Amino acid sequence: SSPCDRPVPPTAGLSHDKWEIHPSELMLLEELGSGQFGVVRRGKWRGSIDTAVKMMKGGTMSEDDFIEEAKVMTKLQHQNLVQLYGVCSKHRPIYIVTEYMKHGSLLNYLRRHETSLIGNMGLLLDMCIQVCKGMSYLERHNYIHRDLAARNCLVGSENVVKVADFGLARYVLDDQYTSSGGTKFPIKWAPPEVLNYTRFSSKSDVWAYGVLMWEVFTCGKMPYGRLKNTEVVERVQRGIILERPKACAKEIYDVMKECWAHGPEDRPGFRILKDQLALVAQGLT
Ligand SMILES: CN1CCN(C(=O)c2ccc(Nc3nc(-c4cccc(NC(=O)c5ccc(C(C)(C)C)cc5)c4)cn4ccnc34)cc2)CC1
Repeated sequence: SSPCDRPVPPTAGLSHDKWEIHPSELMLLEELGSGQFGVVRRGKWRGSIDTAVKMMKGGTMSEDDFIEEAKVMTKLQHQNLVQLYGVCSKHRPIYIVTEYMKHGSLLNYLRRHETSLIGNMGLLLDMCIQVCKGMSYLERHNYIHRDLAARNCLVGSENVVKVADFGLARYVLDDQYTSSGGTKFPIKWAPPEVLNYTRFSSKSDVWAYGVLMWEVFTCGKMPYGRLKNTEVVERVQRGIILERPKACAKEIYDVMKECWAHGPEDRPGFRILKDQLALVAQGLT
């Protein structure tokens, strides 16, 4: 029978997966970086949209689970979250396509601009507040990051800072990265309940956020210096916390210390943190 006399199914047109990006719509440009997970390149989507394209090396992630989750992630939209545009999942390696952030990771940005940043407490605090806003949005949507750190935030034009790779840690297959005993586990950003029971929550993200604030106010120093992971675990479990950075006012350090309360229930949520930091920022002007 000719198509015109076949009834049109009500789902016609809805079946195309809008989170699926066709590779023909992508023009791959220079490499931005690489790691054991694969390569990241800048790209142009539909001719004009600047993107970052993660080409995930096989065996890095549980891809089918991630592709399922991508449908949820594309719905998370906030000016301080790196927007997931979609995935190319019909070929291998899969591509993860996000908005492009032209100044790269916050960690490298802090290290590269230390001299101009170190005296500018207002700008450093503003960077922390932007990350807090992105995290407050995730908290409101009951979305846990699991690997919040300055290396996983990105800087765009006009000192915009956005949180990236939220939730991605759940799909990494390398158990050196996923288990708290592994060599690649982010021990220095983990609270006691994660070190002891891998109990992740928005309150474990708050602990990591306190460490990210410390990274910002030290312009990208490594937390706990050259201490081995085992020594950091021992200190954190005994309640020893990071010292106040020289460039950090006491009232800002007071907020960091709240993020490092031993019990997750004693830590403030990101909504509270946002209000507290806004008050501190007012006090600075
Ligand atoms: C003047 N400077 C010159 C040098 N410079 C750059 O080269 C530069 C410029 C822009 C960059 N932007 C981005 N860079 C990246 C990027 C670059 C290198 C590596 C990565 N790494 C990843 O995405 C990544 C890392 C780990 C993982 C696991 C699986 C372990 C959880 C997953 C993914 C991301 C992602 N982006 C997403 C949006 N924008 C960017 C990155 C670098 C910065 C500006």
